[in-house]
Amino acid sequence: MNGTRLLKPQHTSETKDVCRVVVLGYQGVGKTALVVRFLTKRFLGEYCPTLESIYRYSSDKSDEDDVRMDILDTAGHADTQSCWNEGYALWGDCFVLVYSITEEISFKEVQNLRHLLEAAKRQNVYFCVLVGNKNDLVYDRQVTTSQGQELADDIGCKFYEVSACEWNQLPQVVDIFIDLHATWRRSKQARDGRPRKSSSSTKFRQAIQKVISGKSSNVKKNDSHQ
Ligand SMILES: Nc1nc2c(ncn2[C@@H]2O[C@H](COP(=O)(O)OP(=O)(O)OP(=O)(O)O)[C@@H](O)[C@H]2O)c(=O)[nH]1
Repeated sequence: MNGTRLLKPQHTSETKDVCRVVVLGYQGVGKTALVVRFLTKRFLGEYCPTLESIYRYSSDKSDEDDVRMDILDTAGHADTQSCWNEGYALWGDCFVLVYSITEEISFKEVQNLRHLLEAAKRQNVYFCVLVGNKNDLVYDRQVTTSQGQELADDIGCKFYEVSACEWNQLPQVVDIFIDLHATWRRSKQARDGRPRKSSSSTKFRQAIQKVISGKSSNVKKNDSHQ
């Protein structure tokens, strides 16, 4: 794998409550911008092309409904075969498939990635969301909202159209990751036979508000090139 060595493909007891999220998509669609927006609330404008980085996100320890995620920001390439690695499918519990609404080729790319992911996961449980980024650039739009929604319906996943660079869309960017985590946790609790806490959705909304107001995140980057 380019750059990052995913040392723990299987969850261990120490990582079993950490949701592993892989962010995939064509080069330059804004994968890093979305991850950085979620983690730091900021949009930096220019990012070095990603090799690969894993970020650890954990909500405030005082939250009973704590949210812990390892987010792998993958390197985008111009062709699917060179950006895909089966290690992603083995490592990840959840997948964020990102395209840019201004690049049709990036939309085709998520369709290829979706098939590679399905083939690699086979019968294993996983969760994904489809994200059309850069919706601030509507005048350069090449992929319609309904095309995005149709693909998401076909995959059977949630669809978001967002802009990583628009501050007022931060709640939607946060939702991408928090909703994915909530779905993963519900499924995990069902598989583990644990009953869901009755108040968890309320607490979840409160956690999101804290994330948005910047009071609860605790982010650690594990650089892939150490
Ligand atoms: N207008 C606009 N530009 C964006 C948005 N998101 C990212 N960009 C820009 O798009 C370029 C690529 O963003 P990145 O976040 O590096 O994209 P990436 O998918 O991580 O790129 P690779 O790591 O090379 O695969 C940068 O110049 C960003 O500033 C957005 O929502 N709107």
